[in-house]
Amino acid sequence: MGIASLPPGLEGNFIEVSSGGGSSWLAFNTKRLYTNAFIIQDDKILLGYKKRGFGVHKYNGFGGKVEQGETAVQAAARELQEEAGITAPLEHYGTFLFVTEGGPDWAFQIEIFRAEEYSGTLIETDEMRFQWFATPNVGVGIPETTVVSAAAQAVVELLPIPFDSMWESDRYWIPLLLSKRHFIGRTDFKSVGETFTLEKWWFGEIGAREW
Ligand SMILES: CNc1ncnc2c1ncn2[C@@H]1O[C@H](COP(=O)(O)OP(=O)(O)OP(=O)(O)O)[C@@H](O)[C@H]1O
Repeated sequence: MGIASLPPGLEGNFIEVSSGGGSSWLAFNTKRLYTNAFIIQDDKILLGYKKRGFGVHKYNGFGGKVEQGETAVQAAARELQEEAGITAPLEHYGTFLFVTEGGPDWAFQIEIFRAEEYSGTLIETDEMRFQWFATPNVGVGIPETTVVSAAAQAVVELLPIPFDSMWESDRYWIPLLLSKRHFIGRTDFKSVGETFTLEKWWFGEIGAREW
């Protein structure tokens, strides 16, 4: 797989990680910028359950539209503060395009950020209810009889990332984000009413030469 296989709208030198679905990509006119931010610590990831608006009832990172005069990282920081009450040293890890058949004629361009630390106290907001989930390596090799600290015990009891209650394409790029691999991608959905179904996707990571 080379550069020639990149979906329309993506540019650069990337190595394919995952792809699938139908044979043709949807057309779109323009792109609108959105952000999505995750706090990822040793063995856990912070998600929010969306209580209203676009993506309602799904778990996701914290984010929203990039407003006029804002950079993506500024918007990501503002949305994290508005939706979860915290600040964090966000680092950019990925970008993907999201196009919907039966939806808008523009593509969402979603800029993905992560941080390991945060400041402030997490709050539930009108838009998001925060919840920590265990990243896949958590709990492995801890026998039931082992005595662990209260903090470690709390981690062991976290639920795994709820991919079945997230955007269907999250399962292809969240692992890249967890392992700190810089990525791009594209994900085309079909929407019927409120229901979105994944039709075609492509995700790739930045080759070692570009680091
Ligand atoms: C496959 N598709 C997708 N996969 C993963 N995440 C997706 C997504 N499509 C949208 N998202 C995120 O969903 C939020 C919507 O934001 P949204 O609430 O509409 O924005 P914002 O808070 O500015 O709006 P309002 O002020 O409420 O109008 C925002 O984080 C955006 O990145």
